[in-house]
Amino acid sequence: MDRIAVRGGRTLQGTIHISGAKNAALPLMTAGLLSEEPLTLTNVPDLADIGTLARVMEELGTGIGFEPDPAAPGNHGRRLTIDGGKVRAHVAPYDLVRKMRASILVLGPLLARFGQAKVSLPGGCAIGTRPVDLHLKGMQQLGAAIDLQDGYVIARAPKGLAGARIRLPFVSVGATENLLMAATLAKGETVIENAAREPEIADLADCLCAMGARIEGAGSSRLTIQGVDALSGATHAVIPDRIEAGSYAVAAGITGGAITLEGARADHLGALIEVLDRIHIAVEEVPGGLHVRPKNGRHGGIDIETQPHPGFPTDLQAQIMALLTVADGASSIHESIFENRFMHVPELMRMGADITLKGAVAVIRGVPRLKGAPVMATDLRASISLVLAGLAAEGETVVNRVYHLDRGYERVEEKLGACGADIRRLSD
Ligand SMILES: CC(=O)N[C@H]1[C@@H](OP(=O)(O)OP(=O)(O)OC[C@H]2O[C@@H](n3ccc(=O)[nH]c3=O)[C@H](O)[C@@H]2O)O[C@H](CO)[C@@H](O)[C@@H]1O
Ligand SMILES: C=C(OP(=O)(O)O)C(=O)O
Repeated sequence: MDRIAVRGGRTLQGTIHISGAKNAALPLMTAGLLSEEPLTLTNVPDLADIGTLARVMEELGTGIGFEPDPAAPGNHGRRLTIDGGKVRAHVAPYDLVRKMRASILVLGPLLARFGQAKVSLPGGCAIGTRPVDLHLKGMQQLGAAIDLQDGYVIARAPKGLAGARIRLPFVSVGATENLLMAATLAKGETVIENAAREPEIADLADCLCAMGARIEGAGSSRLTIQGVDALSGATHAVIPDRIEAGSYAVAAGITGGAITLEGARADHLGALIEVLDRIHIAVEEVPGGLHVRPKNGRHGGIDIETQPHPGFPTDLQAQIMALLTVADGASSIHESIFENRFMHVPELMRMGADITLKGAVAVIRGVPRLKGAPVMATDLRASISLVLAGLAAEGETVVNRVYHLDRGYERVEEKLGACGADIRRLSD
């Protein structure tokens, strides 16, 4: 099992190219199931999760072709062609789905195009139980019959789906994506109220519209979809990964360095930029990206609550916590999206952080310096937070179980190393 060793204390300087967004690319891949014509995605990141979903799609009979992206700068980004014309099977098996919850996103497209799907229930993970009840209830509202059998969702709509008015009881990114995709081929009009507003949803809607879908309100909390008979092929570029960009903004902040994030978009990172500004880290728009640099003054304590977009993203909670462990004063973080997303707390405390956890709230009292230690990655964002803490710590930090990190960060040691970090991968 690979580990990452970081020796802290260096001030990072340089440029990091931001990859395509994992959380945009995954639903976009499943959108390829909606059409019998090929969908080509560009700026696809090279990540373990993309490979896992590609295997799920291949299991369904989808043609999957990766190639280098000629339009991408440097050695970044890949082109992925998804040929949904060959899809014959409708079963997403447990062995693959359990590796990645986003596999549930094949449900809507399969059901909408073929009238049937059998998808393993994804189960919980380290950050929470993560049920998919909203996805299933929404599919039922679109006319599907849903049965749960032996850990599988068995969904049927032999006469096709029918448009409906669906009000999500609370915001869910995945349920919005699954229902949006299903509604594109449902008969008549579907309205999704209280829809998630994450940039990845607008990206999915853009791609679906390029495939011939009729969607209004993308990016707002009310999506209106007029069903069409069939979708065509298209070519679509995946948006930059705002969570990767945010993670490297924290890398600059925690080391007192200055990093240009090539390709990053300020309009996707408003809540983080505001928080960084309040702790005296400037994020400025520059041609082609963002520049992060320290401002005069000292970091101060701050209170953060994770919220659906445009609020502060839960996927940046662990990273900002790492930064706050070495800020002046006391800060608090309320994790309101996932019930158990504090697995990084005991590991940060092993590095000398002063954190008190009470239910969904962590109180972080800044310490002058963290100390390197062997630590355990428990989920994707916890992993990067430990790498970030390691960049600021005295001595060496070894992050174990890096396979979590490889789900969502492309060539992390190369990107940080190019900015002067002392970081290396240890392969046993
Ligand atoms: C691949 C992907 O894009 N993953 C992101 C997506 O996950 P994902 O789409 O799984 O997250 P959701 O927005 O659906 O989850 C939000 C909350 O709703 C709950 N819930 C969700 C669906 C449901 O049917 N029932 C239910 O109770 C979840 O357990 C969680 O507590 O959005 C999360 C919230 O921004 C991010 O952290 C993940 O990185
Ligand atoms: C939680 C995440 O991903 P997933 O929903 O795929 O587990 C994440 O990207 O931080």
